[in-house]
Amino acid sequence: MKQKNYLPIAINITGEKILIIGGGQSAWKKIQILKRFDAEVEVIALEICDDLRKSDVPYRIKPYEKSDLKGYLMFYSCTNNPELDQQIARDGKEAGVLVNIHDQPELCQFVSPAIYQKNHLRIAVSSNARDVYASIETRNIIRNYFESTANN
Ligand SMILES: C[C@@]1(CC(=O)O)C2=NC(=C\c3[nH]c(c(CCC(=O)O)c3CC(=O)O)Cc3[nH]c(c(CC(=O)O)c3CCC(=O)O)/C=C3\N/C(=C\2)[C@@H](CCC(=O)O)[C@]3(C)CC(=O)O)/[C@H]1CCC(=O)O
Ligand SMILES: NC(=O)c1ccc[n+]([C@@H]2O[C@H](COP(=O)([O-])OP(=O)(O)OC[C@H]3O[C@@H](n4cnc5c(N)ncnc54)[C@H](O)[C@@H]3O)[C@@H](O)[C@H]2O)c1
Repeated sequence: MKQKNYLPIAINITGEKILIIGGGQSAWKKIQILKRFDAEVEVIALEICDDLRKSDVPYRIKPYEKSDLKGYLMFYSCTNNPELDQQIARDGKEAGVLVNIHDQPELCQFVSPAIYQKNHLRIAVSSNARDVYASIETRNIIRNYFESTANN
């Protein structure tokens, strides 16, 4: 298959419904990032981690079904179950909902960059899903640059 090429774009998610499938630590980390951008995040999972239970994020305890995808702009699958993830990726494409499968770029329709945000400025670093550690390291260099006393 031809190598994937991800277009870096900025999507408004304020007030948009985003579904997270899975309620473990991977889901929790994604939710932290999405909440910074005012998305209406909802979760479905068989079990929920303590951080999520204590938060104000709405969740439903139930097994995933394809019909769960209806009405969402996009979703993140964080089930830690490769077979289920493959099914969910197929379902998402069929349903026309944008798919992100945790740590499995080969199944993703979109991937998330490492972000530095200062006021209206947003700097997003991506490696085309090839080297997430390089993205994080580059973002950290940028953050250090902006937040060093010399640049304030
Ligand atoms: C930037 C960030 C944004 C976000 O998640 O929103 C993000 N990953 C973050 C953190 C993180 N990811 C991983 C760890 C290690 C600990 C852990 O395993 O938990 C940590 C650190 C942590 O969790 O603290 C491991 C990892 N991640 C992926 C793979 C699979 C692979 O690379 O094949 C592996 C296993 C690699 C291996 O070791 O083999 C895949 C993806 N990760 C991406 C994004 C996309 C590519 C971005 C790009 O184009 O470069 C992509 C393709 C899919 C996606 O969009 O999710 C966020 C930083 C948040 C922040 O600091 O602000
Ligand atoms: N400490 C950290 O920052 C961190 C980050 C990521 C992962 N981890 C560790 O890595 C491991 C994996 O974490 P994880 O969050 O990726 O996975 P997890 O196994 O903890 O969570 C998977 C989630 O998917 C749900 N799920 C599974 N099948 C489902 C189905 N059919 N329908 C609906 N929901 C379903 C589960 O109920 C659960 O909520 C864990 O041990 C975790 O502690 C740690």
